[in-house]
Amino acid sequence: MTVRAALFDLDGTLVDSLGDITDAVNHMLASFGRPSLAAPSVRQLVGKGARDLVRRALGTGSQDDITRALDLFVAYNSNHIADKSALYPGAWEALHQLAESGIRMAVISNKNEALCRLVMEALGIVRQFEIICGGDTFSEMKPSPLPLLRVVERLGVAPHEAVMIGDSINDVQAGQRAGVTTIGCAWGYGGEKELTGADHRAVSFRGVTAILLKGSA
Ligand SMILES: O=C(O)COP(=O)(O)O
Repeated sequence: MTVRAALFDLDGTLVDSLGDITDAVNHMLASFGRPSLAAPSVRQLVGKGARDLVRRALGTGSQDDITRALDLFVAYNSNHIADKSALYPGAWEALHQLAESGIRMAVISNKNEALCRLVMEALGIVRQFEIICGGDTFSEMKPSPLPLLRVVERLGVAPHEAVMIGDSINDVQAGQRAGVTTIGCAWGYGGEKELTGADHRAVSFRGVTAILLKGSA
């Protein structure tokens, strides 16, 4: 089939944001008098949006605590959105190559939409995407298929003409449920086990473009 749209996950796929996310989590934990977490531990908590992240980082806490933790996390992360974050190697080139090939592009993240836009602006990739949506853009987030279905509808593309590129089980499951082909990215936060259900597996952005441009995804 011909690929008409590439739907990209953000954290762990296009952007290595773990350093800044870890700092924001530790700022929040310090405000609660809790010990800080190392990046590999925070990495396990990333995937289902900021509220889930701070709830799991706190471990215990009331709904009010979680709301306060979320506010602290988002405020800190907004002010330090790309102190340490960077595009993964080859991402920039791949986005340009895909745009030149006429493939429509969207970001579908579980990160807050405002934070997505901030980090993408800081890293100079906002303009590459027709649609940018986050975990709070629609009523449901990945692994629900809803964000993917809404995005392909807005792009005027059928689900089977789109490919979801992501590093976690949330991306793979959302793609499967939406009838969208999936590419699992081995360099991200999800780990091999989360990607076993993906239709394709890529170890670099070169691999991603090869699959997309071959037209046989
Ligand atoms: O921030 C998160 O929880 C996950 O974000 P992602 O969907 O871009 O990987």
